[in-house]
Amino acid sequence: MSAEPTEHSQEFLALADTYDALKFGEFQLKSGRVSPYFFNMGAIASGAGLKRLAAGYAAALTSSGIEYDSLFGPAYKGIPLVATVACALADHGHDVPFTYNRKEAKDHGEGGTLVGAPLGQRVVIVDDVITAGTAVREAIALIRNAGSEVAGVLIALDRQERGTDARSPLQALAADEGIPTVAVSTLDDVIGYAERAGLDDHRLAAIKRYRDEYGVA
Ligand SMILES: O=P(O)(O)OC[C@H]1O[C@H](OP(=O)(O)OP(=O)(O)O)[C@H](O)[C@@H]1O
Ligand SMILES: O=C(O)c1cc(=O)[nH]c(=O)[nH]1
Repeated sequence: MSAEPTEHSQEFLALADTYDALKFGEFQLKSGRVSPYFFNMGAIASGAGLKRLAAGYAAALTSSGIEYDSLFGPAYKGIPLVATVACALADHGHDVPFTYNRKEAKDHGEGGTLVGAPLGQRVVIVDDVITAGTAVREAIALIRNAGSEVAGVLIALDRQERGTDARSPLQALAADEGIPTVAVSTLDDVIGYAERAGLDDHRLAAIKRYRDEYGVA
């Protein structure tokens, strides 16, 4: 049995359950890995659901103590996320500017790839899930190319998988670059939750095999 998840993690997993956002089966990931489980943030698609999700992010970010000036949400799922996390922070009296990007540059109107407020000096990246770290590395490059610094990375689900070496992308960012990272929930929490919820043994075994193959120690 895995350790009991934190309160934020339990709330996140209960929310994912309510919206059927955590799926078990066979899923091709951005990294090319084929995973026996998948978190689809896009399924949390009602005002009340997103509000609960964003409140969890905002609470986790606030309790982390990270100092920052603005938020950045990578396209696509980071877009509604960063907007609603900014709303949740405003509910607590903290009015934070936010920016997001287009995956393809717009060549008319205001043009470009960045939308929203100008990036602040210290930017927190807000995304749904991290696997091999490609999306977060791209966001870091974008922020640095614009002359800003990355103050932190805030993720709902850390899948605790290897990135470019034996460490997870979040472990590598913290160790190599001193970038603080916050994950509301982790694969360990998902496994504990699935065990408590009575997920089929063969599905649980598939997740554990996947963790043995791609997970960090
Ligand atoms: O850590 P990684 O290996 O990069 O994988 C995680 C990323 O993959 C997904 O983005 P994707 O661009 O596939 O989807 P989206 O356009 O739906 O946000 C997800 O939203 C993360 O951003
Ligand atoms: O690695 C990915 O592409 C990925 C994993 C996951 O659980 N959810 C998601 O949206 N993307």
